[in-house]
Amino acid sequence: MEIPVTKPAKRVVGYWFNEKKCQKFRLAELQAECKRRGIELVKIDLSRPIEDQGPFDLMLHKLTALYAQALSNDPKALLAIKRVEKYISENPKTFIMDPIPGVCQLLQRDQTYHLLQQCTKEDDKVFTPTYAKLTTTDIQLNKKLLTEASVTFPMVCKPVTGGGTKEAHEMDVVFNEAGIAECTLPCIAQSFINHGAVLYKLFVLGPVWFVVVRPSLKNFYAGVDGCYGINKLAEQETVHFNSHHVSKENSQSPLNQLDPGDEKEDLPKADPAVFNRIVTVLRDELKMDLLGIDVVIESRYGRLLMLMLSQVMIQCRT
Ligand SMILES: Nc1ncnc2c1ncn2[C@@H]1O[C@H](COP(=O)(O)OP(=O)(O)OP(=O)(O)O)[C@@H](O)[C@H]1O
Ligand SMILES: O=P(O)(O)O[C@H]1[C@H](OP(=O)(O)O)[C@@H](OP(=O)(O)O)[C@@H](O)[C@@H](O)[C@@H]1OP(=O)(O)O
Repeated sequence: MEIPVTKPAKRVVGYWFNEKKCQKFRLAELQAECKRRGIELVKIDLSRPIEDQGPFDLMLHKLTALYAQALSNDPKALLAIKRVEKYISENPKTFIMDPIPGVCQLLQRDQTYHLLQQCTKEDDKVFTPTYAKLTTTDIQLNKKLLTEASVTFPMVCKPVTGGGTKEAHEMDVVFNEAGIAECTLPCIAQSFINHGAVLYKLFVLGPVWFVVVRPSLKNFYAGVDGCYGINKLAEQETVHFNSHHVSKENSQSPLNQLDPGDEKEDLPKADPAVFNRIVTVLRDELKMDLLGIDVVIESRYGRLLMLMLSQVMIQCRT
């Protein structure tokens, strides 16, 4: 008697990410590869009920932009998110990649930095820069908040919403309290850490992670105006930048070129064991599998500092 061969059940993955990502991932090819492996990839249409499009074994998403729009009460985004959350609550067997609470937590920089501080407080090698949330241009109040949080000049002022829009990546290096007036408020002011313009990006994909080295902001010194010599701290002008113009793979900007005096500096080496510790702790804390972690090594002291953490979707092809 012939024993029937039972084919593994087909798996259905519902996905949603923005058009830019769809193009970057070359979806037609990805779809064909998934099909070969018995996986059907279905793009979720957020303009109609999701239960009519499933059921899904796994829901893969990058909804950061929609959550960011929902924070500004965009009705379309609010409705789309309601549909996603309804589907998730009614389908507890669907594996959600990644869980929404972690994604929302990473959308708010103050929550992200709080988490990073908690996760690093027992570690003598890993830190996160001190930060404070600023909401007004009141110089005295800001002075107080910055002192209480031990934030030092120069500092980087970043929008509170940490992703999902172009504006989320518009930032300022600020050298004095008056400079805060030029920032979009509310913002998170974070002490600037000189790191020789080298950024380590840890990309996490479940249990696997890898690191890429990226350009980053040059060193800044409070009270020193680049290579033009010393001037008064109060006169130093705020530097505006978009993080995607300085820290992408091919970013070329005067802001990521070290000044002559900093070029010869020997940068401390990165320790993979410490990177591994960072990845393990953060994955465990956030219960997330798709993470991007921005790390720098402080020029003078060799301390490792985590600057940012976000949901990142990367493409790995074998
Ligand atoms: N505290 C800091 N000290 C020194 N440089 C910093 C600091 N914070 C940010 N930077 C510089 O600004 C860039 C952008 O910062 P950050 O990673 O917070 O931005 P982001 O836009 O949220 O990042 P992503 O592109 O990963 O979403 C960094 O790559 C680094 O060059
Ligand atoms: O621009 P890319 O496709 O590479 O991806 C970027 C991604 O944009 P996308 O999710 O809209 O695609 C960004 O998301 P938001 O924070 O704005 O939500 C952020 O995660 C960046 O760190 C990613 O850049 P990377 O660090 O990987 O270079």
